[in-house]
Amino acid sequence: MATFKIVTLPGDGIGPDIVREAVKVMNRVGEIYGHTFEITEKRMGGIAIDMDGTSLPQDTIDAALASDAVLLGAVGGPKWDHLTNGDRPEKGLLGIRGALKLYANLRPAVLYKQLQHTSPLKPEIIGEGLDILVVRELTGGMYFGEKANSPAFNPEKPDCWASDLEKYSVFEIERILRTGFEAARKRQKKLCCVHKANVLESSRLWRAVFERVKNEYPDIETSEMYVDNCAMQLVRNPRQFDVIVTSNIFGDILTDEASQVAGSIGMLASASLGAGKLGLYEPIHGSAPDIAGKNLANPLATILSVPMLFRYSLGLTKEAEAIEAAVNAVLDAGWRTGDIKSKDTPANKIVGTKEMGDLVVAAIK
Ligand SMILES: NC(=O)C1=CN([C@@H]2O[C@H](COP(=O)(O)OP(=O)(O)OC[C@H]3O[C@@H](n4cnc5c(N)ncnc54)[C@H](O)[C@@H]3O)[C@@H](O)[C@H]2O)C=CC1
Ligand SMILES: CC(C)CC(=O)C(=O)O
Ligand SMILES: [Mg+2]
Repeated sequence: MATFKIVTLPGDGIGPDIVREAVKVMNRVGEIYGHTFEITEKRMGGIAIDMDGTSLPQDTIDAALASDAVLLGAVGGPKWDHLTNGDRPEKGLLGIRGALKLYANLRPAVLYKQLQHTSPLKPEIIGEGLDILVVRELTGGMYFGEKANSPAFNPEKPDCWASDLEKYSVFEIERILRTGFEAARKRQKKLCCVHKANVLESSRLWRAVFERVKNEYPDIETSEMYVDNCAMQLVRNPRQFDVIVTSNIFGDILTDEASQVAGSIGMLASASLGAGKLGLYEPIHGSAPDIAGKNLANPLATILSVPMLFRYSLGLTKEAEAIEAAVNAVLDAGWRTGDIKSKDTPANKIVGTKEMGDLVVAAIK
């Protein structure tokens, strides 16, 4: 029995709807297992631009730093897309990752056995299922590198230019590689380092550090791959991968691809971790403006981020397992949101965001 301080950042688009369902799940676990989750909601992203004049209010950073863990929905949307060069909802997200020093983004891409039909891949490629962990570096590379524009930003002019610097230090690379190796040790002991060392200086540094660090992990079977080949291999033979470790931008792109291979982007949770226990937990998807406010979003990626939060930040293993078992039970019973339905799903088994959350809450033991 314990009390934990959780900060939620619902954000924009479907964010508030999916976070609401995850909070319901968390509170139900609290009731059953006797924990108190003191939940404080804060603003970040587009809503914070509108209400506070900045995508990341100091108050939000302070609350997150004082918490045990942060649960995020998603940020961004067409309303703020015209903003260039200044603040944007996504800047708030990058800002909180940086402010909390969360350098390691763990993104498991798991194809649930109940959802094999939702993968666009043939059954013979999927085999017994998929379970890949992408370890993405989160606070370096071009998302954080120096940005520059020609003095007059004018897309009509051919000599107008813009740049984002892809810069990595040995320290940053080594740190995330070690996270990848340690994760592989707890899994199938296979690690693939993904880069673009045939073209990029920064990737050549990644490869050189990888060549050195891998000698310290003789128990891990290692490989390396160019990112373009990896994108192809993920659909050709995804079962070859156990842990993929890669840079910020490559990991961002490859995990959206992996999510579809694993059925739906609405199923993939993630944990963003730093040196301590404080972490930020979020679905890998965005704010899905096309389905926002329609009760259509799949809340399971956010709900499945809660077991990661329980394990990594709170040390609540059996409570994490209880949520995962509840999600499995709901899927076993045939309940589906629109993104994970198949042609055989009966109409009365297709549910909305809220109903899916209620079903998981009811299945927690
Ligand atoms: N972590 C974050 O807050 C992220 C924010 N974004 C932002 O989100 C906004 C929309 O970006 P998009 O590129 O459209 O990516 P997105 O991930 O929001 O949506 C891509 C597609 O997946 C679907 N989708 C996403 N989540 C779903 C869910 N839970 N259930 C069912 N379907 C789901 C959407 O309906 C859409 O068709 C942009 O402003 C973008 O910058 C994008 C990625 C991550
Ligand atoms: C800053 C975010 C919008 C980047 C992203 O797409 C992600 O972290 O998945
Ligand atoms: Mg992304």
